[in-house]
Amino acid sequence: MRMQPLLNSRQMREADRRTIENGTPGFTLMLRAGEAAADAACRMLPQAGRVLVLCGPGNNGGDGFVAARILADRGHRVTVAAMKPVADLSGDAAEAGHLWGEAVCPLAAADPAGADLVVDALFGTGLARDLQGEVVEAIARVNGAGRPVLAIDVPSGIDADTGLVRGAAVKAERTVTFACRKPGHLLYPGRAHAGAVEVADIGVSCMGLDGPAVHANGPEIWLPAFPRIDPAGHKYDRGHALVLSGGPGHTGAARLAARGALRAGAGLVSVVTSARALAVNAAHLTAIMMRVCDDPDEFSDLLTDDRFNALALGPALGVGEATRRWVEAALEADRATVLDADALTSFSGMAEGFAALARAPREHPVVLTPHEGELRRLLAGPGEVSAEAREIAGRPSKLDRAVGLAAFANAIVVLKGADTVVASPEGSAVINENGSPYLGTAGSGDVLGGIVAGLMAQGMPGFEAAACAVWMHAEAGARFGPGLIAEDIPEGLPAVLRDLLG
Ligand SMILES: NC(=O)C1=CN([C@@H]2O[C@H](COP(=O)(O)OP(=O)(O)OC[C@H]3O[C@@H](n4cnc5c(N)ncnc54)[C@H](O)[C@@H]3O)[C@@H](O)[C@H]2O)[C@@H](O)CC1
Ligand SMILES: Nc1ncnc2c1ncn2[C@@H]1O[C@H](COP(=O)(O)OP(=O)(O)O)[C@@H](O)[C@H]1O
Ligand SMILES: [K+]
Repeated sequence: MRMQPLLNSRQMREADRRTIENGTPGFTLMLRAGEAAADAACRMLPQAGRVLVLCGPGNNGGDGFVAARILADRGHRVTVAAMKPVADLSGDAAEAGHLWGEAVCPLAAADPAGADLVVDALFGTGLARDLQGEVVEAIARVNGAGRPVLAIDVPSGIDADTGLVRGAAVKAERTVTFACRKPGHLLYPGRAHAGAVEVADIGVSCMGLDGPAVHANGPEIWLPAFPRIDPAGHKYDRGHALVLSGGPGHTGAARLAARGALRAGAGLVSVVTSARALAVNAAHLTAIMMRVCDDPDEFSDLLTDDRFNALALGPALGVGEATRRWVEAALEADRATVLDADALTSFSGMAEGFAALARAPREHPVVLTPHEGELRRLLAGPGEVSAEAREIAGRPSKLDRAVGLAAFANAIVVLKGADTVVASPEGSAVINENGSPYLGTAGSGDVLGGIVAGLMAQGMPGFEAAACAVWMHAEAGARFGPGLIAEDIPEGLPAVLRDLLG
């Protein structure tokens, strides 16, 4: 298993530049890229057919001209429509245009409906602003034609760094990209526009580049840090996680999280409940134990016992002053701590105060697991919030929001969704991709928080625990598929763990 770096467009340019400096001409790279694209096109269209290649004004267009030449040489009937005449191109793209050597029609004359395959080589990593005018119209015709589309490098109009649509974007069935994938292939809506993404090796290395370290989430990131079971060990070696329960009528979320923690391998898990909610919790718990705490002071007293080494709080706790006090007690106790849901929303409009609590010097990690709404409420109010917090909430890129909150609160952030981002305060991040929309079900996030706590209870470092929990949670959900409810996710973990641990 190899790490899968996701390079942004600046890093990709740097990688290209280094390769060229080391002696491989840019045009050679373009020939390899165009050939990889032609190979991918032939797999989509195994018989000779009508191919429309749309070429933009830069090197992405250059790749398109090369692919067009190879496809024509292999017997396809190729039409090239370009934004600029070949005479107006420069550099490697001009050379590629000359290599094509046949007629080029203006983009406005392109007829995607008459093609068996459309190859999209309008824009790649050089997209610098929103698309306008005739390109937008051409993209609308491509998307409306319903023909299979192969995108070269990035579906045109998708920002390779953010996955956002810049004005309009091609919807591709497949994308062939070079050297490694880009964040925009994994972040929505880019992921949906890219379709199946294949990576072609064109001799450019993705390693050793400056800037943010962003990877696709997978076992290679965190399996080496996964807690190994000691044959001579006992349950206390695997930690004791505490999950806070809401009051009577709001207890299910904590039990879901507790079950996640226990299935993730924590040696012991207890639900911390008020006396009033004890009976209902007791009626539903067996392997999971209970501790009664009626207020945050009692919780602080409980936490003088250092065997309780991981905490999860937030789901169904209620929004307001009382929950803020529980959070303060938890953070003061300096345990590996997961803050989710109401533990975050209770600080709505108090981002600075929250960050001050989380940033206080501590030994053990804090993991925040907001969805987008919780992040926005925490950082952008309602209420008085600093310009810094508001700026983070307003960042267009999900990756940048997650990294921003992580740095702001000095915490690990799991920004949930179909493209969950896990970010560290130091700026590294992973983007998850093995989930399923069936995971969007009541209580699913509660289970996730519990899994994170259960892994940290076993001593797994915060970032690895968060990334591992996100992946295992997604994997359990995706394997179950239709009909998934939150209760199924912890029960799916043993099979996932067996496959991971052998
Ligand atoms: N040597 C290299 O750098 C290699 C690059 N390759 C290809 O080159 C691509 C990157 O090439 P470029 O950096 O030339 O970038 P692109 O070809 O993605 O686009 C850049 C061109 O589009 C213009 N442009 C940007 N945004 C626009 C907008 N909204 N509306 C109209 N015009 C706009 C720019 O002014 C520039 O002329 C990659 O995606 C990849 O396909 C490959 O050939 C492999 C090697
Ligand atoms: N379309 C999707 N694809 C993959 N995972 C998803 C999707 N929608 C939601 N999820 C996952 O489901 C979980 C939902 O958590 P959350 O929003 O907190 O819901 P709840 O509060 O109901 O538990 C998160 O882990 C999220 O990443
Ligand atoms: K493209």
